[in-house]
Amino acid sequence: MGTTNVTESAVKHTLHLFGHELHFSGWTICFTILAILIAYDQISYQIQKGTIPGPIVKIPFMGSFLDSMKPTFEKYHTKWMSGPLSCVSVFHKFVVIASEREMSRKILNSPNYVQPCVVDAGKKILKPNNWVFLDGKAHVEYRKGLNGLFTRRALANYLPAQEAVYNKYFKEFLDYSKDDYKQYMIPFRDINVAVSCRTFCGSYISDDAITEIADHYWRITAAMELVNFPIVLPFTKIWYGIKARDVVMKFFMNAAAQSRKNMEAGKPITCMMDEWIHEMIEAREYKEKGAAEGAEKPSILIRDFSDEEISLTFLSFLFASQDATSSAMTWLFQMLADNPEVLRKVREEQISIRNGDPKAPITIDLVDKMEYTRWVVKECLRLRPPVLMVPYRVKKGFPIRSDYTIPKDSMVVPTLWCALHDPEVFPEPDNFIPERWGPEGTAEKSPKSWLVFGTGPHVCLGQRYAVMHLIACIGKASIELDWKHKRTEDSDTQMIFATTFPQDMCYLKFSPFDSTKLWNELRHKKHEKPEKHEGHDLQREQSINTVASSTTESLAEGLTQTVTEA
Ligand code: HEM
Repeated sequence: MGTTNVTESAVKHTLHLFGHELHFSGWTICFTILAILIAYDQISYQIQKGTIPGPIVKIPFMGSFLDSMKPTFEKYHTKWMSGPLSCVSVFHKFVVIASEREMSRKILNSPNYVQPCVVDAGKKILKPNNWVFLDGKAHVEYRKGLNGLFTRRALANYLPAQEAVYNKYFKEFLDYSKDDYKQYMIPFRDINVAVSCRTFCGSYISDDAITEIADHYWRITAAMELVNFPIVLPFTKIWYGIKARDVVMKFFMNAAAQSRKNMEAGKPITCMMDEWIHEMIEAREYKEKGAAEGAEKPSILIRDFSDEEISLTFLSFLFASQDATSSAMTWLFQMLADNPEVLRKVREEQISIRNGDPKAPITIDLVDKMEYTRWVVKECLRLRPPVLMVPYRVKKGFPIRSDYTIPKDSMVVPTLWCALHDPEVFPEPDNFIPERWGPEGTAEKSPKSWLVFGTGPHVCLGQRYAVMHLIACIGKASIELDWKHKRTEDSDTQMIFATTFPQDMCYLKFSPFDSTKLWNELRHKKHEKPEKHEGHDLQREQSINTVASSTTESLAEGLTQTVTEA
């Protein structure tokens, strides 16, 4: 039906159609194909978009790619406020963003329709056989085997190693800013690498190895971009990320081998690796000896895991914890410096539960007593949730609302921030009010809004440990260190770097703190107070907006006992 004529100047194509001869140049054909592709791209976007808010038209092919290159909190916020469900399209990827609490919860609790979406670089760096990429039953089964690492008994075993890290890094904090204010975002990242490595590997890893991991780790975060070049070329971000992974894996494999030896020899449990390998040995012995010989049934009958599997799992833990915990710690130190009356209350609690001894070792029972400090940590996580959104992939058409089905293969992104700033649950949601977590507050009455760690089958595995670590660390810091914050116009701007950090990277200046004076003041205050008014006046004064002395009251009661005993 078509013929091609070669002329001196251009290639001409002739189409015979219903007796007519139509002539086209190569350009006309190219433009027509392009126009068809643009129309297809646009129409498919409009069909996927349906009735939900999003750009009225898609920029041909690349969509909102440029916006996604430089994400800012303000841009995200505008998007969330545009509706409970909204959308964008980046290249061929259609993305639905859920902002409302119930929408987010529905997505996170619908494993039949969605699975966590890992950026391309994630699989390359964490390795495709990492457990975090398992889905459905296989994921649930594997995860069950890991639960034992985060029980109260297990967490108690990790505290001494954690405290040793706090001691070392607090000294470094003092030294680092002895002359002037310094940005502490990076030192906070370093202390968290060290705490993770010591918690995971105990003394099976050297200080030098930890420094090497900390030096390399940021390359892993930097490589986790939404879009990367598909082939791993030397000196690209993914290439560096993979190199960093190899460094971490080398140390973890070595630690797993040492831990296995110690546990086989019946030595005490000192870290997560020990805990896991000990459980495996117990399970194996139970299987071999059987219940017949009266062997004690292990809590979980898990299979044997190789040193590589164990190391890959800890790599996934390091990956999941590093940015989120560092973000939380940075905001926590900043917020306490900005709210000295809250810091004072934390100090009062900390010195009182230690009976005036700032060097009393941190135990799990002591952490349980840190009630006010727990409120502070929870409030900080609520106000500045490290993870704003969690991307998921839609496995099949997902009828999320009666009037809208998210198309298969789209990305759906439940937002955690909005639920945590719901004014009905958290009055004055943009203010830092630790008391809202206490008996007088409303926060604990709505557990469904607590989405800091997600929900559903992929809810954060390390949440108990993360909260315990933050409480223990800030509690200890409060009675050993004093710190001031230099506020800049960027201090409250949330910079997006995997999680969020203050845009100015948090200028602090540390100095030693002597808790003796505070302890004496508390004792003195207690003696001065007439017994019969105890509690009532303070309770009356207490309001949700003021960080008044509710804790001082209960602490003072604790003190009565101590003083009487003395
Ligand atoms: C403040 C610190 C942390 C925050 C805010 C945080 C937050 C989160 C969130 C939002 C998720 C996704 C949940 C979902 O999809 O519903 C997650 C998953 C996960 N987190 Fe955390 N996390 C923190 C610390 C940690 C730590 C310290 C560890 C380990 C030691 C850890 C291990 C994990 C793992 C393994 C997953 C994936 C679980 C799965 O897919 O089954 N996280 N975390």
